[in-house]
Amino acid sequence: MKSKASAPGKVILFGEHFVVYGVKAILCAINKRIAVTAEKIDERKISIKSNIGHLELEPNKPISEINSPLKPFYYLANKIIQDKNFGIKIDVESEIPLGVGLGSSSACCVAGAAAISNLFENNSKEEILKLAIEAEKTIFQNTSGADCTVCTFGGLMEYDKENGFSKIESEPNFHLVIANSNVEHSTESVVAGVRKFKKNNEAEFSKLCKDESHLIENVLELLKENNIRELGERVIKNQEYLERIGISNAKLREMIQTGQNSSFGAKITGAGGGGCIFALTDESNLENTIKEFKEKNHECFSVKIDFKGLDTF
Ligand SMILES: Nc1ncnc2c1ncn2[C@@H]1O[C@H](COP(=O)(O)OP(=O)(O)OP(=O)(O)O)[C@@H](O)[C@H]1O
Ligand SMILES: C[C@@](O)(CCO)CC(=O)[O-]
Repeated sequence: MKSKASAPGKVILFGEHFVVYGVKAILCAINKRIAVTAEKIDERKISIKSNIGHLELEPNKPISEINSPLKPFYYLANKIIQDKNFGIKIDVESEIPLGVGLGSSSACCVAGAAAISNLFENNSKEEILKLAIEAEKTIFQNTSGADCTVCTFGGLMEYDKENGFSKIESEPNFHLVIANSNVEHSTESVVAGVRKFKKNNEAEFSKLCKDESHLIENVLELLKENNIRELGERVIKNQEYLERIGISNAKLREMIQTGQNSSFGAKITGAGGGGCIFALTDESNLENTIKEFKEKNHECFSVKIDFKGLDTF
């Protein structure tokens, strides 16, 4: 018996870093997916295969002893088959580059939680989300759950620390061209750098948080109106704030400049220091924006908002 599920990756559109200090952030799911197939097998083992490796282990091993990026899948399979007399084989197929801020880990956990648990009973999206967050905690103890939430429900979402998540019902019609710097970053150390900036520049940081909050309220209105041109101006403004707090570098600035030649605006998405930027476009400037990145030899691809979220087969 087999069960299959897929889940989208995500980008942070606005508000990264400031969200750590209570400002609202806006995220969206993207139409690049991870698909997971789970199958019951007679032998009592957990076998996981993906483009990043292979893991085969007996059930009931303590999760702390597993040193593999496939650990979240082992956690999920082990939880489901605990007292049962069979094993699980898992196959992962991914369209999402790993470790550059596009939510590959959450897409894995959401699709994995659905494919594995649906082998036995059909669970609600809320139940699958709970399981996915548990699995993601095997790699990031401190996850806010924002990424798994947007990967499960799709579309656009706002999040702030005090009020949690809420879906934004608009369906704006833009394309994002994502360019990958291929520079690895540690979210933890970039966030620590911002904390240091804040400590040394309290008044300026407080003003930037106020400006970012104001910008986000404005963005929420523009999303409702599908006003992509003006959204682009807010993208450029948000990037100026990110430059101020020191999470950019020469390579990212060069990519943003390239992205801005044809698009409505470009900015870092996620922690910065490396990872990805996006350029905001519509049908009129999509092809030219891609061409600009390619001419400068930057790896890039275009995405749209994914409104479906978790899909099961
Ligand atoms: N193709 C894949 N096969 C198996 N596991 C994967 C795959 N892609 C991602 N993962 C899981 O996700 C982890 C990468 O998560 P990481 O948070 O570093 O990157 P990300 O989720 O792409 O970025 P971010 O969390 O900043 O959006 C991997 O270590 C692995 O556990
Ligand atoms: C930089 C940050 O805002 C987003 C990282 O993708 C950190 C966080 O919110 O935990």
